[in-house]
Amino acid sequence: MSFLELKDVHKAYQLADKTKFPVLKGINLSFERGEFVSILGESGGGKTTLMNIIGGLDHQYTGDVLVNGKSTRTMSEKELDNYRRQTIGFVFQNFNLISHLSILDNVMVSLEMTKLTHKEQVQTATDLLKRVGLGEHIKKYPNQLSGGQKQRVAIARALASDPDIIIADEPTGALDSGNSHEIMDLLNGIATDGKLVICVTHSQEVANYGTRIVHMVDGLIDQDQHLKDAFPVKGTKASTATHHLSFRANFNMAMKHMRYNLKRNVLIVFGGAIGILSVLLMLSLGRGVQGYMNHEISGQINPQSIQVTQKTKSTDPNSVKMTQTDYAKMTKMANVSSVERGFFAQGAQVQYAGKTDSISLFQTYNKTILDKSLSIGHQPTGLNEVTITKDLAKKYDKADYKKMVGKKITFFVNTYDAQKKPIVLSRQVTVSGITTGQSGATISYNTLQAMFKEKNLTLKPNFLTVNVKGLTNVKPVQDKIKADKYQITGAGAILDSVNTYVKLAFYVLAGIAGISLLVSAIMIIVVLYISVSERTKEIGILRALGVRKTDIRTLFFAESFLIGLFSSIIGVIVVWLAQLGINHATESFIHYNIIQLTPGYIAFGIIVSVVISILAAIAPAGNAAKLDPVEALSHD
Ligand SMILES: Nc1ncnc2c1ncn2[C@@H]1O[C@H](COP(=O)(O)OP(=O)(O)OP(=O)(O)O)[C@@H](O)[C@H]1O
Repeated sequence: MSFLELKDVHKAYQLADKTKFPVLKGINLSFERGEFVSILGESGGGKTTLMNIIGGLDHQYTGDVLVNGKSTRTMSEKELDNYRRQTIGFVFQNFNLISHLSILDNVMVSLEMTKLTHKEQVQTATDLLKRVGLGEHIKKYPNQLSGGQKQRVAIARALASDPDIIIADEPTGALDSGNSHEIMDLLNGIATDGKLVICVTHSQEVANYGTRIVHMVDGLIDQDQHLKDAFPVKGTKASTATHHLSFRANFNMAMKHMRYNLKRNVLIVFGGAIGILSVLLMLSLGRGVQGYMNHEISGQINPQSIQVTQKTKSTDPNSVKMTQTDYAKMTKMANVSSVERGFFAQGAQVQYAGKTDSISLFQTYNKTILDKSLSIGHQPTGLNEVTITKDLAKKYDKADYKKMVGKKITFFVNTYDAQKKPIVLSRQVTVSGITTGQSGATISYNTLQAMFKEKNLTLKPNFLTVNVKGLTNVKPVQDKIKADKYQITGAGAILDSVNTYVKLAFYVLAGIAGISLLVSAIMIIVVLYISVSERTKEIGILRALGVRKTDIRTLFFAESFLIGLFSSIIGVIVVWLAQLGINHATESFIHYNIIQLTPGYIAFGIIVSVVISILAAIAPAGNAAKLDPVEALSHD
């Protein structure tokens, strides 16, 4: 049993018109380790096709290739990957080095799939590069080397996983004669070590280096000439154990590729960042504006007091009544500390020093009204007390409106008597305080009650103020009240609708920002597709080195993940800087931080960006993995 046997290998390429183009027409050959076999033949004779079959890159053929008695025909894709990694080392005419990796890293790609430790891998790669005379160049990139040097790197890479077979497809085809001799000497040295070296050439001079020349013509072997004995095999070599390219190695390679194309990738990352930063900015601004509105509104009212009234379509406050039953219901509600009766109406008049003025709206004092709303004085809690607005006070005392505090004014309320006839109630009241608001007057409930009583009328409250124990209970109590078919009025109700409108507005804006996120995702898809087509050859090289389809997919996913991650980091930094600048400005005129970037938003931004990038990579990465290694290698 020979080490490598080819049994009746036939290969025909299928052309576009479905006709078959036969290339190999029945190859039968046997090779042993220690042989340096030159495959000589005219151009187009099928030499490369045969090497691709031996190397496990092409399995669309008939016949069989046996290595150590084991058929490669029946090998699964995984076994073929392993075969290329472990048994085969390729050296190509045009070197096929990966341009964005240093020459050390080019050799390391193969070594990263061995079970050596990272330190041992670096040491082995360095030793191999020294062996081919490139010890001083390990940090260089392929474009910084001469042709002969590049081919020596390719030889070092082919030797990295210590394979049994080295396939060199016209290794000197792109070299001058001086370099050709050096390369052939190196290959000869490899055969001397007991490996099987198969070297394709159409130069008789190059072929003469071998221990044997196999001549091919028109898809058949027409001559098999033994020049000298095969080199002795040094012991029975146990192949270096290999594994697939690790996730870490894939990641490192993606990082190196990004670094190599730094300018382009920085632009891509910035493009991606625009999408994520607009979403983050909208969310943070939304939160800030909502917070500001709530802050402003809550500044005017007591958040722990809720104004409740009956649900009605009527605009006339007199048509609404809150009964004793309503009062009892509210009082019994959980977490309610007290319930106050209240009355509000449109239209009242005040008279001072002979001057009468209309008030558009008045209400009885309750705990929803904060002391903050007072410019001077105190709330109308006592009998015969009223607060009026600053504007009204200024009408009565132009020089110093504050002097109106303590002054007696006449307060008129329009209502109906028992026979539904309009009636005016009036009373002398004292101005207890002046409010900063634009309209309205506030009078104590018992004063209004007394005014009604004077005319033998009963004051029926048209709203109740429910005071809640603790801020956290406000929302549940509000919900319970709403569920009981009452409605919440006053500033508390405004707060709810403001929040709804603000949320709505920001959902719309976040939606628009989402579109820019979509544009970023499309950009990433396009960039990755371009990257796949640009890197077709690299994919072919990696596949020839035994890198699995899955690893190729992972490589593109890793790159996309990095784009997503870096984009989101830049997005977060930009929003954070914008937050600093904008908040500094808004702090000085509205005393509020209008941009509120929270850790939750940051996490959301990073996750969304990474997930979108990974989703964007699905199709391009799949395409890359699907590439046929032989076609990818012949890609220009
Ligand atoms: N993918 C393909 N589809 C169709 N025909 C192909 C394909 N690849 C190669 N061929 C044809 O198969 C024949 C053998 O090609 P191959 O590359 O194996 O020849 P070769 O002996 O290595 O030639 P050279 O010395 O010029 O490299 C050629 O006629 C070529 O046109």
